This record gives sequence, structure tokens and C-alpha cells, in this order.
Amino acid sequence: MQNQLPEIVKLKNWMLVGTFFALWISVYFNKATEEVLAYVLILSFGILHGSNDIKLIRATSYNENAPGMMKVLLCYLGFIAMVIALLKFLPLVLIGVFLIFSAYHFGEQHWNGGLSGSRISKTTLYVNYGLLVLTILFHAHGKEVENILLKLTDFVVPAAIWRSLLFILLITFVLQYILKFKQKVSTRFRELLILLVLYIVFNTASLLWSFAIYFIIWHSVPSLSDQIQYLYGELSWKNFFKYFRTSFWYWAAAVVSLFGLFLFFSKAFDEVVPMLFAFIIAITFPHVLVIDKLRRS
Ligand SMILES: CC1=C(/C=C/C(C)=C/C=C/C(C)=C/C=O)C(C)(C)CCC1
Repeated sequence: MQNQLPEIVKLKNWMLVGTFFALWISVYFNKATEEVLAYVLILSFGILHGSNDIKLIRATSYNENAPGMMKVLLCYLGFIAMVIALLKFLPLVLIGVFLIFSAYHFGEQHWNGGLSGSRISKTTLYVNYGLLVLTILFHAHGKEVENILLKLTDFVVPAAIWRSLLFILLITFVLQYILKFKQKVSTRFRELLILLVLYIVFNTASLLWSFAIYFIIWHSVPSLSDQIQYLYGELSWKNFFKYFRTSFWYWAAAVVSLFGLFLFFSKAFDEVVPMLFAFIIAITFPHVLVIDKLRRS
């Protein structure tokens, strides 16, 4: 039992502790240090939690229907190429769909099967919750988000819209969550507390550090833990290293191609952060579909 990782419930407490530690970092360190840490975490745990997608696609198919590795890899790369083409030719539509996909994915991970209700009410709650978290982030860093979106889409998405959106999403989320889902008062209270903590963190830390805090602590770590349990039955350090070994080459390929893109497109983007997000957008779509399939299988 010595090498056993904390169980899921304990994980939530660790996530809160980690968030406060990250908040402490943003108070005591400057923006440059936060950004270096953010890059390191996004490129390590962030990319790693999506690096086993190709293996998971095969694991979620019934054995006799499992597609060959080459076929899966080609479809995967084709899908990414299509997303990049859409980002170029229909940027606003793509970003809109991406935000909804991401919101669903964040919400699905956050509630982690802990809600009972119809599929449609759960889906809308996931999307509402994810959009609420993203809007808290965008509202806290309106000008920077506007600049990144301008670089990615060539359109100005005025920072002022996040305030109204935040208000609408908060009301719809609270109403839907309280009226449609029966949960203990303490659980409801904890959920609202988490949102308040995120609000404080996002308004204290820089944009990249805030994103990294949510993406790593609240999304990638619990997702890694779920995937390890799905693939190997139990969460332990031994199984974590097994996961790391099988995903290492995909992870390395993703990080190397990201550096390749930085070199190749550095003139077109002239800033690193929009390029990082373009890369995240490209690899997130197939990942969201794979994880959704995994949860339903
Ligand atoms: C923060 C941020 C953005 C959104 C990022 C999102 C939504 C990332 C989602 C990642 C996911 C879902 C990864 C899955 O594992 C924009 C609008 C691109 C640009 C401004 C800053």
C-alpha cells in the first residue's frame, strides 16, 4: 500500500491545497517566474494527460473492432490538420465551438460521474460550468484575452463582453445546479466555494499561470488519475510509471512538434502565447472526443 496514490476524494483536498500553494506562488513571485512554471506544467502534465489518446482509442473499441495503430494515427493527424485549416478559414466559428467543447470537457471531468440526472441536463450543466470557469478567467484578464483572440482570429472580441456573460452564466449555473440536481448542502457549498477560490486565484495570478493552475490541478491531474484506473485498474505509482512509459513517445512527439511550430510560425505569430493556444486548440478536439467515449464505455 505504500506506493498507493491518494484516492479520488483525497485528491480533491490535495487539489485545493495545490491551488492555495499556486496562489502563494503568484503573490510571492513575479510574472516571468509564473510564466516559466506555467510552460513547464502545461508541457509536462498538461500534454501528458492527452498523450495516451491513441492507445485509449484502441482500448475503448471492442477487441475484434480495434482499428490498427497506423489507421488511428493517420485519422488522428488528419483530424488535427482539419482543425488547423478551420482555424485559418473560419476562426471565430472554430474558437466558439472550441470553447463549448472545452467547457463540456472541463465540466465532465469536474463532476466526474457524480451527478444523477438525464443525459441532456448533465451535458448542459457540464457546458455551463466549464463556460463559467473560462469566463471567470477571461473576465480577470480581458485585455490579454482580447489580444490573443485578435492574433488567432483577426477579430476584436471586446473584453467588455465577459462581464455580462459571467453574470448570465453564474445565474444559470446556480439555478440549474440547485433546482435540477439533488446534492447535500455541504457539497453545494463546497462547489460554490471552489468557484470563489478560482475567482480569487484568477484575479491574482497572470493569465498563463491562472490557466495552468486550472488546467493542471483541476483538470489534467484528475484526468490522469481516471485514465490510469481505466487502463490498469488501480491508481498507484507503479501504474503511473506504466502510463508514462506507454505515452512517453507520443508526449515527446507532441512537445517536439510544438517547438517545431514555434520555430516555423514565429514570424506569423510574433508572440509565443497565441501559438501555444493554437497548438492546444488543435490537439484538444480529438482528446475531448476520446475521453468522452472512454467515460461512456
Ligand atoms: C485560456 C485562453 C483560451 C482558452 C483555452 C482553452 C479553453 C483551453 C482548453 C483546453 C482543454 C480543454 C484541454 C483538454 O485537455 C483562448 C480562448 C484560446 C485564448 C485566450 C486564453
